[in-house]
Amino acid sequence: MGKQIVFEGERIATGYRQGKQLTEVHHGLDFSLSGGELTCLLGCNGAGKSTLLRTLAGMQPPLSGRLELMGRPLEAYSAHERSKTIGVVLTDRMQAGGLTVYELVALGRQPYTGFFGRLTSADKALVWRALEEVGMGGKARRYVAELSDGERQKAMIAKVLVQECPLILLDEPTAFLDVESRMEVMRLLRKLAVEEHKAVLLSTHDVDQALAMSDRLWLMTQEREMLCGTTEDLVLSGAMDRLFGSTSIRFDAVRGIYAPENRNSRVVRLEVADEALRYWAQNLLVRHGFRPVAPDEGGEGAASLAVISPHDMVWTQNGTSSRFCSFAGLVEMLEGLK
Ligand SMILES: Nc1ncnc2c1ncn2[C@@H]1O[C@H](COP(=O)(O)OP(=O)(O)OP(=O)(O)O)[C@@H](O)[C@H]1O
Repeated sequence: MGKQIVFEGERIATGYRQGKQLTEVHHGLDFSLSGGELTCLLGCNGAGKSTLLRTLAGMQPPLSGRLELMGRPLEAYSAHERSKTIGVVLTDRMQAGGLTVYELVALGRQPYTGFFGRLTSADKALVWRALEEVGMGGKARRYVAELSDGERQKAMIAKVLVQECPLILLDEPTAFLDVESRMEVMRLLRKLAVEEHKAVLLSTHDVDQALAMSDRLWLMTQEREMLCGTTEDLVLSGAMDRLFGSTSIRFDAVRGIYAPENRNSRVVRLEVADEALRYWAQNLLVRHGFRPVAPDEGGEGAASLAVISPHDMVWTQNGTSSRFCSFAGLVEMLEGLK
C-alpha cells in the first residue's frame, strides 16, 4: 500500500513578524509527512525546530510558501477543523495544573464533544486506553500539578492520542524522561504511526533514540538548510556532521553517536579482538590523552596495548611489558607516565 501524504510544505519560510520587523529563521523549505511514518526533527539549540513545529501546527503563519494538509491549504482550516486533524504537544503550553490527569486527557476529546460536551462511554474507553498506553492508568485521579515532568509529558501524549488526528506534532516529547520512559514513548509514537497510519513528527535532542526509531529524519544544518530523508541514507551521507558548527565533535557513523574529535598526538597500537572491549579500551585511552590506532598503523617507538580480557591486558613500551588485571591498574600506570 502506498503511503499517503498527510502534510506538504513548499518553499516555506519560517520566522517572526513584529510590526514591520521580520526575523527569518528558515526559507525555501520543502518537505512532506506521510501516514505510517515517524519522522524526527534534529538540530542544535536555536536551529528553528520549535518555530517550524509551531508553523506546521498553524500557531504562527509561515512568512511565505504553501502548506497543504490532507490536500487542502492549511489556512483554509478553521481552528475546530485543525484540532481534529493536528494533534500538538508543545513543551511550553502547560496550564492544566488544576485538572486531574483523567480530565486533562479527556480534553483531547473536546473537538468531538464540544466544550461542555459529555463524554460517551466510547470516549471514556478511549481516554482509559490512552492512559494505559502511556502507563498513567494508575495516576488518572492525580492532579496534573502534582506530576513529575516526565509524568506530565506522558499525560500530554495520552491527550493527543484521544484526539485521533492523522497528524501528530510533538516538540521534544522525551525531554524530561528517563531512559526507559524515553524508549517507551518513542516505541509508542512509532506504533501509533505504523499501526494507525498516522504521520508523526517530533523534535528531539535524543540522537540515539531518533536514529533507532525514526523512519525519516529532518536535519537542520548550520547552513540553515533542512535535509530530509530516510534515516540510514542521511546518516551514511555524512549529513549528521552538518548539525553542529563546532569542528571539535564528530558523528561516529559506526556507533551512531557524537564524540569529541580525537586530537591527541600520543599514538598507541591497540590490539583487541572483542568489539565491546575495543570500544571501552579506546574510550579510556582517548580520555587519557592517547590516539589508539590499529596494530599495524603505529609509528616508530609507539607503545602498544593488547587487551585479552577485562582482567588481562599487556602494555608494551620501549621493549618493556607490564601486565594488568583491570583497567584501574592500567590507568594508574598511565597516570604515572604523565
Ligand atoms: N518569539 C520570537 N520572536 C523572535 N525570534 C524568536 C522567537 N522565538 C524564537 N525566536 C528565534 O528563532 C530562532 C529559532 O528558535 P527555536 O526556538 O525555533 O529553536 P529550536 O531549534 O527549537 O531550539 P531549542 O533546541 O533550543 O529548543 C532562534 O534564533 C530564536 O531566538
